[in-house]
Amino acid sequence: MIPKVAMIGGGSWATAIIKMLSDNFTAKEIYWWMRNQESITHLQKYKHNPNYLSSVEIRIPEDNISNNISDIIEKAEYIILNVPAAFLKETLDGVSPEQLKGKKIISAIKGIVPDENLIIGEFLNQKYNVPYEDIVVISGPCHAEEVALEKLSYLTIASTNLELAAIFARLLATRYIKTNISDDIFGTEYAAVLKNIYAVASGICHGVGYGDNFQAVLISNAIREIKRFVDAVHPISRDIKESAYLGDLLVTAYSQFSRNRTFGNMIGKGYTVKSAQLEMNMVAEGYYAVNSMHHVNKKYKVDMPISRAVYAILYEKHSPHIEMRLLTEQLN
Ligand SMILES: NC(=O)C1=CN([C@@H]2O[C@H](COP(=O)(O)OP(=O)(O)OC[C@H]3O[C@@H](n4cnc5c(N)ncnc54)[C@H](OP(=O)(O)O)[C@@H]3O)[C@@H](O)[C@H]2O)C=CC1
Ligand SMILES: O=C(CO)COP(=O)(O)O
Repeated sequence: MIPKVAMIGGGSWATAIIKMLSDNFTAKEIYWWMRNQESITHLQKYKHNPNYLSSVEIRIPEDNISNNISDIIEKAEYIILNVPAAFLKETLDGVSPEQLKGKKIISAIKGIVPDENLIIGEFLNQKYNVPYEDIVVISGPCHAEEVALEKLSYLTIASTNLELAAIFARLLATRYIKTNISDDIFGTEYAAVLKNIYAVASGICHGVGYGDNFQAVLISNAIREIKRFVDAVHPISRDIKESAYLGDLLVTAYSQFSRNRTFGNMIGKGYTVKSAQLEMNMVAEGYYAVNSMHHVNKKYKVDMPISRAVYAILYEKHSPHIEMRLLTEQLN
């Protein structure tokens, strides 16, 4: 039977994954939900997403693109969630647990649901009764912009159900996308949430004037923070130097394409949160994640000085200059 895959979300990463699915040789039907009718009309007419990765040619039938989420979900067995975590609840507002029953749900989101303070797997399990064996997470160091350019990239597909992870990994692999699988769904998700916070920190440091030398120290400390946290939340044997953890942190902290680093850089240069957000057409997950992690970590009490500094700057309006100077005393 031909697999039927639905994409929920219309941003850069959704567009990049649509391209991967289309370039992958396995025959499949692809459906696409996005909220904006103007974008849909443009896509149907011109075969390009007008606002994100607009160079990518979209080769799916126009009738398969819609802003009716229930229709799109009904048509597919694999549902990829790909809106920023902050908007997941409102995106799924009209969708009932019944509608997701029996479907395989794939999260391409690297974020945590605000207010609930749940990573996506937990959110789907607790609020939509999706069993963990039907949940998959897409992670790994990969920017949508480089997918558009067909630059070689590696993805990690994580699930407690390794058979399902392998099936989905095969649907995404292309000439320029290599996939591997992992059963560390919790560690993979939390590491992806945290790396966004450290990318914001990296941008702030750059914005206030620190150089590459200090950034290297910052990121060395950041990976230790990630390890301390994921080991506390889900203590299994894992190598934090694998691409899904360290690789993802490095690409987001150093790349010109990083949304979170760009956002942090503006904060370091003195922009307010609002003005930095308005300046960007894209969403920096780290802004929301640091608030949620501040609450989640009240339970685990892991020592996380970098995350604490970013929280103080973004949510307690502390000066980036002073907060970063204080942080320099705590790193090694
Ligand atoms: N970009 C990348 O390279 C990667 C991204 N990811 C993850 O993918 C997820 C999606 O991010 P990405 O594709 O980059 O997003 P983008 O920053 O490219 O686009 C923003 C998306 O958010 C939507 N959006 C903005 N405001 C709202 C709102 N108020 N309500 C509902 N939707 C809104 C936009 O919809 P609209 O256009 O209609 O405004 C658009 O689809 C994130 O979790 C991100 O961490 C993971 C790996 C790589
Ligand atoms: O997760 C990503 C790359 O792996 C995208 O996030 P950034 O754009 O902030 O780097």
